[in-house]
Amino acid sequence: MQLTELLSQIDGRQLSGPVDLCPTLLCHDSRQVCEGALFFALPGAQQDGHAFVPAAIAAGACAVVVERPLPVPESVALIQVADCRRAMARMAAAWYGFPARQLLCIGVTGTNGKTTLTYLIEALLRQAGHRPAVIGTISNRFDGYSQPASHTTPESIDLQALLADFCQRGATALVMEVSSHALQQQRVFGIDFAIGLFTNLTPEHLDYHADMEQYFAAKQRLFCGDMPGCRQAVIHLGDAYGQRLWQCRPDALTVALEQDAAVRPLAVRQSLAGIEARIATPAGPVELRSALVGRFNLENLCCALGVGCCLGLDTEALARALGQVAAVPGRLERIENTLDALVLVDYAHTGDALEKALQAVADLRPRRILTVFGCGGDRDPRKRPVMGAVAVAASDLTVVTSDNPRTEDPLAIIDQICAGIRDPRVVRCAPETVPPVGSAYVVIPDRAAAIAWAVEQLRGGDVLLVAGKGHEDYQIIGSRKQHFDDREQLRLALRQRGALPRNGR
Ligand SMILES: CC(=O)N[C@H]1[C@@H](OP(=O)(O)OP(=O)(O)OC[C@H]2O[C@@H](n3ccc(=O)[nH]c3=O)[C@H](O)[C@@H]2O)O[C@H](CO)[C@@H](O)[C@@H]1O[C@H](C)C(=O)N[C@@H](C)C(=O)N[C@H](CCC(=O)O)C(=O)O
Ligand SMILES: Nc1ncnc2c1ncn2[C@@H]1O[C@H](COP(=O)(O)OP(=O)(O)OP(=O)(O)O)[C@@H](O)[C@H]1O
Ligand SMILES: N[C@H](CCC[C@H](N)C(=O)O)C(=O)O
Repeated sequence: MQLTELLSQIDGRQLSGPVDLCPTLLCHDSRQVCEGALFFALPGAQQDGHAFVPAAIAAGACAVVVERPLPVPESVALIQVADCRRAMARMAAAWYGFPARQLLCIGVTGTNGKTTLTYLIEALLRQAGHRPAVIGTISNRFDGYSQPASHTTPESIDLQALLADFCQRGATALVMEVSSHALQQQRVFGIDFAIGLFTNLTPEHLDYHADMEQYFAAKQRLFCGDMPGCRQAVIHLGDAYGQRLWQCRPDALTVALEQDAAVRPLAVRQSLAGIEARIATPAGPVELRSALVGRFNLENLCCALGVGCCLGLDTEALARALGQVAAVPGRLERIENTLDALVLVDYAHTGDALEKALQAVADLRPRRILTVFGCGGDRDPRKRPVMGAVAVAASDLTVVTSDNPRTEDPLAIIDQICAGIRDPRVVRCAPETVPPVGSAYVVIPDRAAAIAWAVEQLRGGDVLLVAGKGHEDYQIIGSRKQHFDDREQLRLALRQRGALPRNGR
């Protein structure tokens, strides 16, 4: 594609260099530049891409897009734009032939529930006769083809490449998780979302966003921004930010569990077997049976119904599609055992998610609740004490361990978690001296050892919740990423206890 054609997509100006160029690649990382690449100098959080322009040129870049002019050789095209990330998103879309225009695009945003909702909406899109592709935290996939995701929402160049690939394979629709980082960094700029869904907003990523207002402002861009935003909005009114969002999108289809809304439950029965509910929708009341458990999943199902109504599905089709989603990997995923205990792996890694997951567990009225969890390093430290307090408030026995410590000291993260445990009725114990009754917590920094120890404590009627890593099949310690899977560790520990069923892997 000609450089001039790419430039016609953006409000920028070429300051110097040749115009009759055909770049070979779009790229924002000097380490990936090859001969003839067009390099975007992104002002990052850690580093400034402008500093890598000389390296990009040395590696063969034929053109550079910058926010601030800088000296480059005459043979290199120098393009100045107001916002490099936005220009990159526009040019990437053009480069790949605007693949999003061939797809019915649905974007899901909010702190929790996005992944679960992409699974539910995928089923709805199928029911509506589409061939849906999915982009999100667990994987990017279409029609049996799947690749593990490195981001919840890919960087714009990767995103557009992925969409072009999906289109080529025959996708007709897309449901994608849209993270606040993506909205802030313009990764989805230019994508015309037919439907945008807002689930909820609770404290998270405050290492990246200055405060909750900034976090909300990023999320809001999907609904009332200049991106161009979504045509139809579905908003969960059950939290204060949903209410605020509704003010800027009064045309939205509303969802709520406990207040008046277009989608709301009329009657609900919850058990270990799942959720049975009669739910009011604009299409009429839906009789829903889902194997998903927990009140937060009732919320997710209602949000999905809102999207299904926007797709024009009738009540039977809505119930049939949502009833097909029996599980989402790493979200309250059950690990079979012969102890008559419920063993669950869950991706709760925020205070709100952990509280909701533990509430779902408590609603099952178990004998005791045992919780194993830690917090990720190089991520919002403010959630650590909150998760500590939430875990012990709802558990009989809590094991504080490591998540992905990344470059932080695992013991320092654990100390910050424990600082939140202030309830004098909750005692800290050594693993060998846990009292038989009352609420207690122990610290076992090694996650495999923590899981094994918790499995040792399990008795019939207990629930064990291993939270924080869900579907993840790795642990990042320092800068090393090694294989680690909570589900495998649980099965290993259960086998060692002789409590893995015969067909258990
Ligand atoms: C916090 C965050 O979102 N960081 C993203 C951001 O990095 P940054 O602004 O820090 O970039 P930087 O390191 O300062 O570098 C600036 C520029 O210099 C370039 N560079 C850098 C070094 C070099 O030698 N040469 C070079 O050209 C970089 O490629 C970049 O373009 O821009 C980079 C390029 O687009 C992203 O890869 C990077 O994602 C990092 C890896 C990340 O971990 N992001 C996570 C937190 C994230 O995005 N999470 C969200 C939300 C998940 C959720 O909802 O739970 C997600 O969507 O995944
Ligand atoms: N609607 C909800 N409200 C609160 N918590 C939820 C909700 N749905 C799921 N959760 C909890 O949050 C965890 C993550 O859920 P899910 O992966 O669906 O959300 P997500 O928004 O994709 O998260 P992430 O941004 O980290 O990928 C679940 O394991 C569950 O504990
Ligand atoms: N997308 C989230 C996932 C966190 C999961 C948790 N296991 C951790 O590593 O902190 C993040 O990158 O902040």
